[in-house]
Amino acid sequence: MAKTIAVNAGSSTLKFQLFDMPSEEVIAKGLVDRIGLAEGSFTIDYGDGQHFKIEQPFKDHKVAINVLLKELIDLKVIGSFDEITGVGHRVVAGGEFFKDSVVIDDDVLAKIDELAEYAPLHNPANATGIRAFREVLPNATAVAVFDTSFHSTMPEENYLYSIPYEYYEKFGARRYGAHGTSHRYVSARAAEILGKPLSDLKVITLHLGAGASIDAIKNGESIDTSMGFTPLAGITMATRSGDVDPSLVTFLQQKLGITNPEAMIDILNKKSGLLGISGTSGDMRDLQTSDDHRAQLAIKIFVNRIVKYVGSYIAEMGGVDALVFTAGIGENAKAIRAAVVNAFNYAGIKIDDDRNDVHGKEAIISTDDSTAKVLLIPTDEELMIARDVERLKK
Ligand SMILES: Nc1ncnc2c1ncn2[C@@H]1O[C@H](COP(=O)(O)OP(=O)(O)O)[C@@H](O)[C@H]1O
Ligand SMILES: CC(=O)OP(=O)(O)O
Ligand SMILES: [Mg+2]
Repeated sequence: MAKTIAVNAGSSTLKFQLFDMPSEEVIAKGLVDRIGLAEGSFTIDYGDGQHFKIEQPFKDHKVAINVLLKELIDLKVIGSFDEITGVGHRVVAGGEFFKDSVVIDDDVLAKIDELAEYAPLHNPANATGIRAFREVLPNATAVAVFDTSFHSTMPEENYLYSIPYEYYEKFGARRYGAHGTSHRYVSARAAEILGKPLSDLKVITLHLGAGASIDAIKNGESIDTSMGFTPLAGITMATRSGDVDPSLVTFLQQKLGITNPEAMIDILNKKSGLLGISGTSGDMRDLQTSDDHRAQLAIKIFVNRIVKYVGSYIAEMGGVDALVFTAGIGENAKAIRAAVVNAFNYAGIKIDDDRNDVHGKEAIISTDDSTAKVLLIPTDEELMIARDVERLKK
């Protein structure tokens, strides 16, 4: 049996799925959660409904990967590492170099390291994963699947910033977006569910996780997206600020006596967003169950930023046929979905409260007379990654 493992290193998580390919049967799937925090956990589902969980801190992605590799053998999910012939890695930033997935060699890995400035929370973790798997699976085909690839279709008027043009030419200073593998998967599934070719639809996909982004997809192509040069831009996220006036950054640096610009970016990446506003948590579950004013304010700001992006994409595409919610918040927080959709009641887009009472499974949640369909589609970045490994394997 040829097995392929898809590894998805997020900013604070490591998700993986082990597939039998090409049947796409899931042999095992799991998650290392809260990497870098005081309390972490590792869960894996495998075999005939077997479930394993340990709770311990995971200092970094390297520790997480070592535990994952050890448990695959200890739990007898696999007999030996030789059974795994393909490894697919999510890599967030591919810059202008990688417009498609690619088999990883030393040059590719060096480029992924070099692109760390384009995704400081992610590319280093992605490279750690690649190196750790290379050690134990030296003969497997390793493939990098880039978050940015799907957005390489954006027209230049959307990916360029209004700054001196030569900064784009010299330094690659432009919008790249992220979460492309997720936007690609859920938009394709939406078209299948609606029984129409994606090329005939105007779709807005809302990937609302700890990292969150919104994508406008027209004629089957990503034409605009909320993340920017790095995944710091766009809407409010768990700990990321999303869009701010760049002058505020230098102003605050002076006020706070910060001389190292990276320390300021760190505040915008790790201490801002829902966490920064609420002062208590970046996790939507904590905010929803709190009656503290600032927790509720954080939710209002989150919804407000989403509505602004969705509205601008409707205008940009000249309408919308489908809104698709996905990722941790999009799949599980019905009140957030309702608040976003209700902002578009004026345009005849309407949510059905009974249909919206659903968690983590595919559903059409709009009313029959809604002018656009609203869907919940759980994302499956790992499946897309495994498919790309299969496509690129010799
Ligand atoms: N039942 C739930 N209700 C509201 N929010 C949830 C729920 N479950 C998960 N979330 C949110 O989803 C986030 C994680 O989303 P996920 O897509 O897994 O994140 P990542 O960006 O790390 O890949 C958590 O930070 C939490 O805010
Ligand atoms: C790009 C990004 O923000 O990824 P994640 O949501 O996995 O942190
Ligand atoms: Mg994610």
